[in-house]
Amino acid sequence: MQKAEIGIIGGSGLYAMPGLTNVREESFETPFGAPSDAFILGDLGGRSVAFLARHGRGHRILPSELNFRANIYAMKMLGVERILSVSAVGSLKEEHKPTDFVIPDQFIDRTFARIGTFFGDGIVGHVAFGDPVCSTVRSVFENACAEVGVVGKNGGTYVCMEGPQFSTRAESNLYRSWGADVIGMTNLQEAKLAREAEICYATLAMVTDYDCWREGHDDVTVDQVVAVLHQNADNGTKVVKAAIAAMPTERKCACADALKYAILTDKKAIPEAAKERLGLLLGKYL
Ligand SMILES: CSC[C@H]1O[C@H](OP(=O)(O)O)[C@H](O)[C@@H]1O
Ligand SMILES: Nc1ncnc2[nH]cnc12
Repeated sequence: MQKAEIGIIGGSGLYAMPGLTNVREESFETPFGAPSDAFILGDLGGRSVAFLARHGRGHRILPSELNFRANIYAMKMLGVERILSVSAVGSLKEEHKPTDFVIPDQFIDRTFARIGTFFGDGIVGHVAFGDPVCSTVRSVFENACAEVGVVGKNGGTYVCMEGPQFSTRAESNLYRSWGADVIGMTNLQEAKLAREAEICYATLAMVTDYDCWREGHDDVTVDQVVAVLHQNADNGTKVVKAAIAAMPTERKCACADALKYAILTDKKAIPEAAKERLGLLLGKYL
C-alpha cells in the first residue's frame, strides 16, 4: 500500500485537492468496512498527502451514514499522522461572518445515531478528550490563514448535530445560549476516532451561513451554503496548502501517545479477533 504523511478530509464543496502532483488513486477496505471513496494520494508542498472526499465524490453520503471508523482507520493504514479536515459550518455568533474561517478547539455532542469509537466487542478503552483538537495543527492552520490573508480564528466550540435537517430556531438559540460558535454535522466522531488512532486532528471550519437564529435574515438553505462555498473553495485550498508546507515534521503533542493509558482490558482477556481488528492501533501496547 502507498503511504502518506498528512491526510485531508474534504467536506461539503471540497471534493478534490487541486495542486497535487504525482497523483495516484487507492481504493481499499478496512476492518470496519469501506471508506467514503477512493483516496487520492500525491505530493503537495513537498509532503506526501492523502485526500478523501468525506461524503464521497458527487456528495452521496449523509452525515449519519458516514462510516467514520473506516475513514479514520484507512488514514491509519496509509500511515497518516495528521488529519486536516475542511468543513462547512453555520455561525452561531454575529462575529463569525460567512466566508470567515474558524478553527474549533472544543465540541458539543448533539448526535445520537453514530459509532464514535474503535473499542468494543471485548476490548475497553477510554482516551482523554478534554482537549479534543491538536493544538499544533490548530496553530499551523491559524498561521496559514494569516499567510493567505483570510480571517482564521483559532478556538471556538463546534456543535455537532445529527442532521440531516438543519436546526430548529429553538435549538439554534439554545446553542447560542451555551456560548457555542459554529455548527456542523460531521466533525466530532472524526476527532474522537482520530484521537483513538493517535492521529492529530483539526478542522478548518468555513462559515457559510448564520443558521436560523438571526432575525431579519433568511434561514440557512443548501443553496446559500453552496454559494458561499464556491466563493471560499479557493481560499480553503490555499490555506490547506500553506498549512501542509508549514507542518512540523516531528510530532511533540500528546496525540501521538493517546492510547498509552487508555486500555482497561486485561491483555490476557483481549479476544484474538479484537487484537487482529485493532492491530494497527494497539500493536505498540500489546
Ligand atoms: C451542505 S450543508 C450541511 C453539510 O455541510 C457540512 O458538511 P461537512 O462538514 O462535510 O463540510 C455539514 O456538516 C453538513 O454535513
Ligand atoms: N447551519 C448549519 N447547520 C449545520 N451544518 C451546517 N453546515 C453548514 N451550515 C450548517
